[in-house]
Formats: sequence, structure tokens, C-alpha cells
Amino acid sequence: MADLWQSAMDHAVAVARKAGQVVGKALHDDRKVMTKSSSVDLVTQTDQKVEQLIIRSVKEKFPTHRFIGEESVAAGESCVLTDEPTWIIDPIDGTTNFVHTFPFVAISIGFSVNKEVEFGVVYSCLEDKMFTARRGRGAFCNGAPLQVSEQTDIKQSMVATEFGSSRAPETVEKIFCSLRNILCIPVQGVRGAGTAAINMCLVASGCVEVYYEIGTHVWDVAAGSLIVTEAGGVLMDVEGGDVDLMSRKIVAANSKTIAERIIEEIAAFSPPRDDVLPQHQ
Ligand SMILES: O=P(O)(O)OC(CO)CO
Ligand SMILES: [Mg+2]
Ligand SMILES: [Mg+2]
Repeated sequence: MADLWQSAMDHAVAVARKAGQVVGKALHDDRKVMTKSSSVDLVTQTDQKVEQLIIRSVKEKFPTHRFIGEESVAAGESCVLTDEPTWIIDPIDGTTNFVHTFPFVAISIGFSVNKEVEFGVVYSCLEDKMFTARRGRGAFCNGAPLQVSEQTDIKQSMVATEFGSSRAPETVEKIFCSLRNILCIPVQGVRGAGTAAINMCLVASGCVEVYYEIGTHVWDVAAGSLIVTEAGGVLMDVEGGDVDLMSRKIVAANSKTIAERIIEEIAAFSPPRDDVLPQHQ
């Protein structure tokens, strides 16, 4: 039982690295942009190509495993998490960054069994940082152990968040309400890498105390969620209570204290869940 999923994790690391090479090469010559849910929800042929590369490679080695992949769901596949071994893939987390050559782009691969994430791999390919975590065995960056920050004072904290891809006035209003509340606590800074996966790895690395976002998808956060908790951090829903990776709402923090403090300031809203949409739009 000890190393039940180790070969799958080794494969995830290897295929993430290969995917990173494809992304790195495409960065300067293959960025034909298409849109999905809105004019600012971008996708490129590279996203699709990388997802296919990962799925094909995993299927060869693990033919019975299931997949939830961002671009497969966009193409109409279902987004339901079962108890079966499932690879949860975001081929390019940070597509808008990729399109603009803003240098934070990740390949995110989570692996769940019985609806629990067993390992997570986030490859920040332009920085060449391989973040990994296996349940119960710690989190690492290029093999070095990760530990969240010990800061308990929100006023000495760095917060990460994103603006998302909805431009609906009521959504933008909520996002700015949260941001204003949080800035005025005051916190020492608010940042966003442009990718949920890397924001979560920044929490795991101790660079920021808390990341929160409403509008993420399961493929953005599955791998990062384990990297955060294995680095000693916590996950919560933006309204408190347990996180639900399908709910599109997440707080990832160094501690319950910081998570609960930030939650006080978040103007929550609920986008449609990942697992009730007929397809990702
Ligand atoms: O670039 P992607 O995969 O669309 O993801 C965005 C959020 O949905 C950044 O995390
Ligand atoms: Mg993403
Ligand atoms: Mg993506």
C-alpha cells in the first residue's frame, strides 16, 4: 500500500516537465487566441495540444484511470468527480499570462482517489519550478521541502487574489468590495501571479499568507490544494467551513487564524458549480 500511487506521481512529474517544454517553445510562436466563457476567458491551441499530450501519455500507462481536463470539459466532457482514480488537469494555468508572455504559467495535475487528492504536481514551467506533494508526505519545490509562513497578524500579511474572467458588473462590484475591505485592514500587500496554481504554491512557499478567489475551477486548484496542506496550510470555503473543490470558491492560507480573518472581509458570491454545468462554458 505504501507506494501505491508513486508510479503515477512519477509519471505526472515527467509528463508535466514534457508539457512545460511544449509550452515554453510555444510561448513565442504559437499563441493563436480563442475565447470561451467571455471575451477575456482565453484558450489557445497550445492549451488543447498540451492537455491531449498529458491525457494520451497517462492513458498509455494507466488505461483504467479517469480524467477531468479543462479543455476536455470545455469540449463537452462531464466534470464529475467519482471515487475512481482521476487525473485533474489544467494544461496551462495562466493562459492569459501565456498569451501576453507574462512569465508565470503552470501545468497543474492533481490526482484523486475516493474524492481525495492523493498527489499534486504544479510545474511553473517558465521558472522551472516543480512543486509536488503527496498526501501525508509533505510538499516540495524542486525537491526542497516547503513550509507555510508563520505570520499570525493579518496586518503583516501578504494576500494573493485574482480578478477572474467575469466582467458582469455585479461580480466586479463584489470583487472590488472584497479587495477594498482587505486593503483597508490594512494588509501589507495584495498580489496575483495570474494563475491559481502558482498563487497556491506561493502560499505553500511562505511568500504570501493567504490566497482567495471566487471563480476558480477544480483543475485550477486540485493539485495546489494538496501542496498547500502538505506545507502546513489550511483550505476553507470563502464563507467559512470546509472547502469544496467543485464549488469554485477557495481560501488557502498559512493558518486557520489568517483564513478566518480574511473570510470576514470577503463579499461572497456563488458561480455555478463545476459539477452541475452540462459543460464548461
Ligand atoms: O488560465 P486558466 O487555466 O484559464 O486559469 C485561470 C483561472 O481560471 C488562472 O488560474
Ligand atoms: Mg486554470
Ligand atoms: Mg488552463
